[in-house]
Amino acid sequence: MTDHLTVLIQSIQPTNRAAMTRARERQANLTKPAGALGDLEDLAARLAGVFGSERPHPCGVAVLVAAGDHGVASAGVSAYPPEVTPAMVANFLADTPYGPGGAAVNAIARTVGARVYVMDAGVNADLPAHPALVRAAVRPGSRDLSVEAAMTPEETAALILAGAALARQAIADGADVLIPGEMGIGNTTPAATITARMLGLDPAQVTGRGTGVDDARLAHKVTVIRTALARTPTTSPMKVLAEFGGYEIAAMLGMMLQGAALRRAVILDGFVEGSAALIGVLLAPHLRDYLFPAGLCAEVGHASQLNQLNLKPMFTLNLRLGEGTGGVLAAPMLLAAAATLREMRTFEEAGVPHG
Ligand SMILES: Cc1cc2ncn([C@H]3O[C@H](COP(=O)(O)O)[C@@H](O)[C@H]3O)c2cc1C
Ligand SMILES: O=C(O)c1cccnc1
Repeated sequence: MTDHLTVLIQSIQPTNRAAMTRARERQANLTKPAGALGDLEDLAARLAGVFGSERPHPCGVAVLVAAGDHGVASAGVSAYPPEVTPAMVANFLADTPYGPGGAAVNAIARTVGARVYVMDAGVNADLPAHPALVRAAVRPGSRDLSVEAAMTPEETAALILAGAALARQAIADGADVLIPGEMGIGNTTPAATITARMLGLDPAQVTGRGTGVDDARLAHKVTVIRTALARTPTTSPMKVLAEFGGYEIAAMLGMMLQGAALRRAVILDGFVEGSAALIGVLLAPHLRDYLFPAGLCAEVGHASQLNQLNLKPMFTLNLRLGEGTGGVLAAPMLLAAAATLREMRTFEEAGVPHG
């Protein structure tokens, strides 16, 4: 591992337990029946720990979409062709009558005032110059993970650090809530491969339909993943990421690590983000306490990831898109959880009688 990466990992501190305890005490005195805000109360207490205050005030929301291509996409594991990846990057950046970007993540981000950052983490195309495109590619797409390691250790570290750098940029621009997002045709295959290896599960248990592959393609996808896993028995998190991952997955890991290191909340979108998080918590166990899963997504295997992370999703909308879309939808819920803890009056302040 590079020195920079080691320093980043080591800089992730536990969340503030004393602030969480104060948050719980405060919650008990707020003008509502005990526990009536349900899961929002747990979210609020966790945010108190992240931001080190029983009245947390997270403000800016940023979604950081990393795009990368995958050698394995040519093995027929997706319902869509790899050319979609660069075309979608152009879509994320396009001028539209509503503002920048014509993808789902752009439309949803506009409704919640989230800023969208777009990174070329390794797309197989000459992307046209655009002032809002962050260029971090070291190779135009990963190698086919069923044949050889998807990335070299050096490439993996470079992309983790590039993701970390973009997270620092977003935080410098005012973001307190970071949402790693991804675009990369074929990337539910590396995500399922990582998940199978990290959880010790059979690929059939964690391999979903991604963009919507049919039964025959799903069976083929599982076979491709089995072939990949049979190449090496490694369970070392950095090796698993390099062998079976992809450039945008490494970049999202870097965003998560940097967000946690700078004590920001990180919303976990879907299955591909979940695979990066599984690697992350092994590198830095405290990372887990900075992660907030959005919805339980439709991709089979997502529930197993969240189980392993011991984290509860905020909703179930059966999303199976990626791009950070579910994460952006979850952001107002997280901000609302913090607002209740911060802005509600106590029974005493409000003069409301309580039992
Ligand atoms: C038009 C389009 C937009 C997308 N936005 C996200 N994805 C999602 O689908 C891909 C993963 O599924 P698979 O592993 O089956 O290829 C990723 O690009 C993911 O971000 C998209 C896919 C398509 C086709
Ligand atoms: O959950 C995800 O991240 C996901 C699911 C399907 C397609 N792309 C991404």
